[in-house]
Amino acid sequence: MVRVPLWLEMDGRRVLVVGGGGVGTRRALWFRQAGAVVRVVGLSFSEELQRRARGDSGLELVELDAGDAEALRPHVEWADIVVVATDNPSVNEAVWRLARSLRRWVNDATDAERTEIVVPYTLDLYGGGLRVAVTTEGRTGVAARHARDRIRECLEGDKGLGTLYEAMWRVKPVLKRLIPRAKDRVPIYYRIDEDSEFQRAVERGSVEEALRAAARVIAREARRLGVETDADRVYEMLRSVEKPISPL
Ligand SMILES: C[C@@]1(CC(=O)O)c2cc3[nH]c(cc4nc(cc5[nH]c(cc(n2)[C@H]1CCC(=O)O)[C@@](C)(CC(=O)O)[C@@H]5CCC(=O)O)C(CC(=O)O)=C4CCC(=O)O)c(CCC(=O)O)c3CC(=O)O
Ligand SMILES: NC(=O)C1=CN([C@@H]2O[C@H](COP(=O)(O)OP(=O)(O)OC[C@H]3O[C@@H](n4cnc5c(N)ncnc54)[C@H](O)[C@@H]3O)[C@@H](O)[C@H]2O)C=CC1
Repeated sequence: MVRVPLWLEMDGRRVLVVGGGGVGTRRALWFRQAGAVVRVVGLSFSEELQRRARGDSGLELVELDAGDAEALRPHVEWADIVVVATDNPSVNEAVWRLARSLRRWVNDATDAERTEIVVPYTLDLYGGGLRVAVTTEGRTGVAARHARDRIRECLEGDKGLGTLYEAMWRVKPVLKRLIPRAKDRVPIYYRIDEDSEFQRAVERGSVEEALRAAARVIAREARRLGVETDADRVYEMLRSVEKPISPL
């Protein structure tokens, strides 16, 4: 089996978490902080879940025996994603079967073989502007965690990458505004990336000079395509772009 890596927008989606212990709590909060509406069913709930649910209408706790398929069914039907996380293997298997039979996506935190959705080890750089996810798909989380930490050390010390990121997130909306056709636009990203003055500025860690160099390339390419502009104007456009994301 080969799983496809994806990033999902969870805003307004519904997640049912079956099991309110340590693992169920982690998953519930993970999906909730990404914007999903979360319902947890369990025989009991962690202190943390109870505390968080009190002040949050998007996090609901329902006391219920998940071994009772009839009682569980409407909750599974309500959900887009079902998380399996009780400490009872036969209940976990029954929930997995029910969710699959109703064609819900399943994140089975208790069985790496049968889970459809894998929750990876993650790290965020630049306030969440660049994100990394690492997984062994359950073969050994310990190695995945070490890999994540090594990647973090490597990327956090890379001043050039930070500069490249700072310059290039501004380039994209400006190019989209200036050059209407994607076919014309796309090669320009590579012209900038390959421009020797741009590269030198990135190596030096100077966002200012990287933007100046990018503006020169964009103005040249835009004029070639019949768009009237100059490097100073493009530079001002680059400077005035709003940050595209706010961190989770
Ligand atoms: C398939 C997957 C589930 C999925 O995708 O839903 C899965 C499966 C299983 N993990 C188990 C054990 C532990 N997992 C952790 C921790 C984390 N595990 C997470 C993800 C995943 N775990 C997915 C694959 C990830 C990958 O492989 O790359 C993280 C990232 C996210 C999260 O869980 O929130 C979180 C990191 C928190 C952080 O540090 O940031 C700890 C440590 C702890 O709890 O503190 C332990 C106990 C100690 C140990 O085993 O190391 C067992 C039982 C093993 C057994 O019975 O022996 C299974 C089931 C099985 O193996 O079948
Ligand atoms: N993916 C991961 O990262 C990890 C997965 N695990 C797996 O997750 C399982 C759960 O671990 P924890 O949360 O630490 O256990 P826990 O003991 O803290 O919580 C178990 C939860 O399941 C609920 N539950 C039990 N029987 C139920 C039933 N019939 N109906 C409804 N709810 C029921 C309990 O009420 C409790 O809320 C472990 O047994 C293990 O298989 C364990 C560690 C990490």
